[in-house]
Amino acid sequence: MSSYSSAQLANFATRALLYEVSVNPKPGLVDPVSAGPHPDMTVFTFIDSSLSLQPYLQFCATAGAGWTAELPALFQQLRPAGVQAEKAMYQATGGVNTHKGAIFSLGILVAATAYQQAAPGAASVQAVVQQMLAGLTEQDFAHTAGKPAAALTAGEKLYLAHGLTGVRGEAEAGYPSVFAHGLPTLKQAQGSLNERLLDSLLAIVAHFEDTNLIHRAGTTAVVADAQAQAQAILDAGGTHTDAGKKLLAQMNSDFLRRNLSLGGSADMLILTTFLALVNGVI
Ligand SMILES: CC(C)(COP(=O)(O)OP(=O)(O)OC[C@H]1O[C@@H](n2cnc3c(N)ncnc32)[C@H](O[C@H]2O[C@H](COP(=O)(O)OP(=O)(O)OP(=O)(O)O)[C@@H](O)[C@H]2O)[C@@H]1O)[C@@H](O)C(=O)NCCC(=O)NCCS
Ligand SMILES: Nc1ncnc2[nH]cnc12
Repeated sequence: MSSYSSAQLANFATRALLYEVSVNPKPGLVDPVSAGPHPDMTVFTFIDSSLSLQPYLQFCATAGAGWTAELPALFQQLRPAGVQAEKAMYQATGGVNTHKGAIFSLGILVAATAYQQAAPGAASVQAVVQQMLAGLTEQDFAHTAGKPAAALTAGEKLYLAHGLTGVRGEAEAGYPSVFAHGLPTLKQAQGSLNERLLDSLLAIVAHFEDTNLIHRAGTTAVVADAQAQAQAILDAGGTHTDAGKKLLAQMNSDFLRRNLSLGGSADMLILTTFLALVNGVI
């Protein structure tokens, strides 16, 4: 991997946010052609949101590049910056949650990449993420049971009801959906860049427990259904084939009719795209 400046890493991260929203047609998500099941957002909301995050992404890259202490303490530096970034996002979007999950996950990955580049002999980026986040899930959920119901987030409710660890569990495990599925699929996918990124998204969906999806559906059974639909498109040859395109159109209609969102999976495509840009895969 080439070594990049903090400004270049922040630039890759912003491009990853903009590439993700541009990919179409995405089931359950906003793209330039359709808002899907998100009537409060358009592609322009995402452009505004993405640009509002530039100072935060630059902060994450700079913090990671200059870090010399224990890795969990790096994550503690990112968190308050993430809270500020959420405020900037809501200001840019008029109060709409476009990138809450991405602020968390992309910030972590940008900082880990910057750290890994700057530290000679450091472990892989995935291992750096795992070291940064060791114990996150247990610590974050430790006080959840004592919180008033009205103050619980969607992720906290799903943890209490079903033991699902959602974005925190995925992060602490070092984003396996990205490293084991999104990125390998992007590397070998065929067709245009748009089709390769679509296949990468579907590979993520096919192996992922998107708690955003479960929250919208109100049942964990929706995960197996989404996974099967995504896998069927890949098995048909991917989105560059006529058969794949036909199945993708059906999945889009189905998700729109059932008001299902794949917001967490979109975030994993953003992470995949960032790594692909850094590593010259796209
Ligand atoms: C740790 C934080 C992420 C806080 O988590 P929190 O408990 O507040 O929220 P969660 O519900 O757990 O998830 C937050 C977002 O993460 C994305 N996501 C969901 N599942 C996964 C998953 N399995 N893996 C990875 N990422 C996941 C998802 O974000 C995306 O979806 C949003 C758009 O969807 P949409 O349905 O339109 O939006 P909703 O707002 O849900 O509204 P409805 O319309 O359905 O009513 C979009 O944001 C995407 O990015 C989840 O939304 C982190 O925020 C954090 O630590 N923040 C710092 C502040 C802090 O420390 N807070 C204290 C928390 S410990
Ligand atoms: N394109 C998209 N549509 C809806 N939620 C998202 N979260 C991240 N990207 C998204």
